[in-house]
Amino acid sequence: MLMTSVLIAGFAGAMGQKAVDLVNGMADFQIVAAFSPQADRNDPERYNLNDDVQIFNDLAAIPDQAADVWIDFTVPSAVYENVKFALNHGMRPVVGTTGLTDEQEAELKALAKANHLGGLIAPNFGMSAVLLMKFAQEAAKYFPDVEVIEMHHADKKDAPSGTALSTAKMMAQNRQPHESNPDEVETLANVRGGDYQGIRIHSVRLPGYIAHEQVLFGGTGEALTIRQDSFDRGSFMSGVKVALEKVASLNELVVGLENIL
Ligand SMILES: NC(=O)C1=CN([C@@H]2O[C@H](COP(=O)(O)OP(=O)(O)OC[C@H]3O[C@@H](n4cnc5c(N)ncnc54)[C@H](OP(=O)(O)O)[C@@H]3O)[C@@H](O)[C@H]2O)C=CC1
Ligand SMILES: O=C(O)C1=N[C@H](C(=O)O)C[C@H](O)C1
Repeated sequence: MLMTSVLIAGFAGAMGQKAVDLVNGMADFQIVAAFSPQADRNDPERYNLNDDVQIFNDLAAIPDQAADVWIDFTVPSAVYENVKFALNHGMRPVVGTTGLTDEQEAELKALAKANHLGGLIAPNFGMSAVLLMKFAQEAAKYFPDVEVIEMHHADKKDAPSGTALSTAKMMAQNRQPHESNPDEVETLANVRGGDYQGIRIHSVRLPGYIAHEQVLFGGTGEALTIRQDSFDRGSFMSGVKVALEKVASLNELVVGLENIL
């Protein structure tokens, strides 16, 4: 059986370390390279990496086709350049990092097409979140009054979460345009949250939390609440495993785990 080689960008981070453990446990996949700007290049053991894994601190130092697959769990400010680099250097991206704009996603899709490489960008690799997004998309057909509350650990760099934004985008596809209360006044700035096409998003950041989302629909005399909880980052790894197993057969850059399941 031919081994699929993997580079993990952001390997020293919380998700990167989970990805290292996952790939180390997959018989047909091998980590050959790893990238994190501040990681100690002389201490692979500290990061559960084998001695022969090449550790990089600079994007520009990574050679052409360093691996078959580029896993990315880095930071919103770096993900676009990382994925562009991967696609320009013959690597198929599997991206969990959030923060790509619609325009950046479109550019990366075009680049993947031009370079004949498939890949996946998934704002959430957890099954509960993928199902929540699908259920919410369906419910939005019948309940146009909806708000999203996402709750995350205090170290999260971006707000709203990629999952909340993706949930809102999916609901907006099915939701009738809907006017909110024109008389509403905020007496405390931003207290009604962010506004994605009329869908309010509220971001909570607290220690003790990992990743959680509630979608609240209201109707005449009734309400529907859909909630998902990731209590452990291990919850994202079944989705990453599916992506690794399928990425070689993808002939485009797909957005959303639900589109390859
Ligand atoms: N799709 C999904 O299912 C999930 C997505 N995420 C997303 O994954 C991303 C990472 O999350 P998490 O692991 O918690 O974050 P961490 O802060 O724990 O890790 C971030 C990693 O990125 C590295 N990094 C920092 N700056 C750069 C840069 N300029 N270029 C490349 N790498 C860089 C850091 O390296 P160093 O320490 O060396 O600076 C670190 O290894 C976030 O966007 C988060 O939202 C998180 C969970 C699930
Ligand atoms: O930063 C996190 O932790 C998470 N990020 C992703 C997001 O922004 O949606 C996925 C999950 O919510 C965990």
